[in-house]
Amino acid sequence: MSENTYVMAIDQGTTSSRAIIFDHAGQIVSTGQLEHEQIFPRAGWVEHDPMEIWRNVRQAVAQAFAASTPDLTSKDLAAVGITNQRETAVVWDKTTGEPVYNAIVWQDTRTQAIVDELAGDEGADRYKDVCGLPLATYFTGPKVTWILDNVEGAREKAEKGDLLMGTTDSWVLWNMTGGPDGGVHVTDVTNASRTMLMDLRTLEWDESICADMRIPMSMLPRIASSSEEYAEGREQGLLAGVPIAGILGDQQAATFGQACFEKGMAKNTYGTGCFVLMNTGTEIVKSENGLLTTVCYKIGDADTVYALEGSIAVAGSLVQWLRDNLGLIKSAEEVETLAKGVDDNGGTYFVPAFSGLFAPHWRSDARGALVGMTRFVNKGHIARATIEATAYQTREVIDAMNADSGVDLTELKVDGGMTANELLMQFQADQLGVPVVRPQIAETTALGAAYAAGIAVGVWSGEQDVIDNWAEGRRWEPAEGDDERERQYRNWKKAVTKTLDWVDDDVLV
Ligand SMILES: Nc1ncnc2c1ncn2[C@@H]1O[C@H](COP(=O)(O)OP(=O)(O)O)[C@@H](O)[C@H]1O
Ligand SMILES: O=P(O)(O)OC[C@H](O)CO
Repeated sequence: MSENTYVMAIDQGTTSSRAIIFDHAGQIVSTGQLEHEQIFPRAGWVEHDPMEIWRNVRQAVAQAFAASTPDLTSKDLAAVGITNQRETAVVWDKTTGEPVYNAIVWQDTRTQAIVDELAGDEGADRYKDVCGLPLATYFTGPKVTWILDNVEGAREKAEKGDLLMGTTDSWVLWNMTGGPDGGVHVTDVTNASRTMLMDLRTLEWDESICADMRIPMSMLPRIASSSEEYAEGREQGLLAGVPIAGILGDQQAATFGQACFEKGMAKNTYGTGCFVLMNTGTEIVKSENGLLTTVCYKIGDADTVYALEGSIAVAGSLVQWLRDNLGLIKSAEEVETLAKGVDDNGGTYFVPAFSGLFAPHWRSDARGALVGMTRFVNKGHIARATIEATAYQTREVIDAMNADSGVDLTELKVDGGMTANELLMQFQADQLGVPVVRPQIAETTALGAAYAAGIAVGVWSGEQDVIDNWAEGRRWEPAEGDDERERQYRNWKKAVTKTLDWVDDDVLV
């Protein structure tokens, strides 16, 4: 057991990288944060520069130490945990430490042709029994195939054993532990479960899927649990000698930080997208309703806990779109003020299928639609339809979860930037017919990773400490009558049907 009780979490997210130091009570001591560039080389392509990410992580760690009171250094940390945007693929040369291409981000749709070819006559669910996921552009494996097929010389180097691949947890860990100079190449079970390459039962890479995707096994990291000492920070770094002892994909980390430890407990994180995860215990529940089966967490040698997941690609990013592309609002918060200027949605429904629809539809041929328009409709109604879209999409995946698990949700724990929107939170409770509950510490993603690391080194004794530290901040009770919410939801479902089948040979993107 470490004498220190401070734990740092590094949260390598889609828009920024952060470092947060937590104390023993799970309270934030200090934070460092840097955004990185979103690179859009073509319609549908989204990339990040892995070197920028690594620079930003180091800078964020320095900022967190500099901002801490008392003045903390690596000597005061018991452990570091890593949490990360999931699925995003990095391929790098282990001899030089240089990425061979930019990171291909989870939202990127360039692998559609690879995915279609893999699906062939067997269909998109070809690997679902093994890895829990349908073939879709969202996941890591085909992104690596694309890099090996399209970057000159990459396949030869990979076959020679010079290239490594990983999600951003592995990229950050490898660099934190020395890079070309002895870097440790590891990922955890939750991140591995998003690649399409891992067998959910054995928690090992599946050789035949790797062969189908033409990914040499020598590129893959070792799969470890979510909470154990993987390595120590490299000698010359700011975290020299500190045990790196927790890794969880960001949505799983939020589930852990929200103390969803019992079967049937669920959380929804409202950020760029929305991700609902329901703990299904040690059972692997196969979805019949368009959800993903994924690893929720594995603490050391304890049994693996699984989850059902409903991934929604566009939520807060629709608010950003109103701000940046339409100029309807100046800040994300303004969407609420605008929406509160009208009584209801005026009959409009906005289905933000900007990159197709993720769960529970998995329709890459869908595109966005704003339906029900009349001359009565004004900006307020569009703002309202924007906010409501997130609540309806969440209801769709929660309905699917109830059907798959047989568990009726009794409340939904929430976190993420969009939970600042009171109108959305109230409307969500109304639509679900159950209370929506936000914790006092909204940084549940980073907190979950800190807990995983701290548990491995004995700062916290286990799940009970996480439960004890969790405190309710705000609760929204469902108010609306059943008839109204059902009528709205029926209209939403009708609106969804209008977006399907849009992309065909005539409409290319
Ligand atoms: N008051 C608000 N109302 C609606 N959306 C909001 C509000 N505040 C932030 N957002 C949205 O939340 C997202 C940011 O949340 P965050 O949890 O930081 O996301 P991520 O971790 O995905 O980067 C942005 O897409 C933003 O548009
Ligand atoms: O980095 P975030 O918070 O946008 O989360 C991204 C998810 O992990 C994608 O699956």
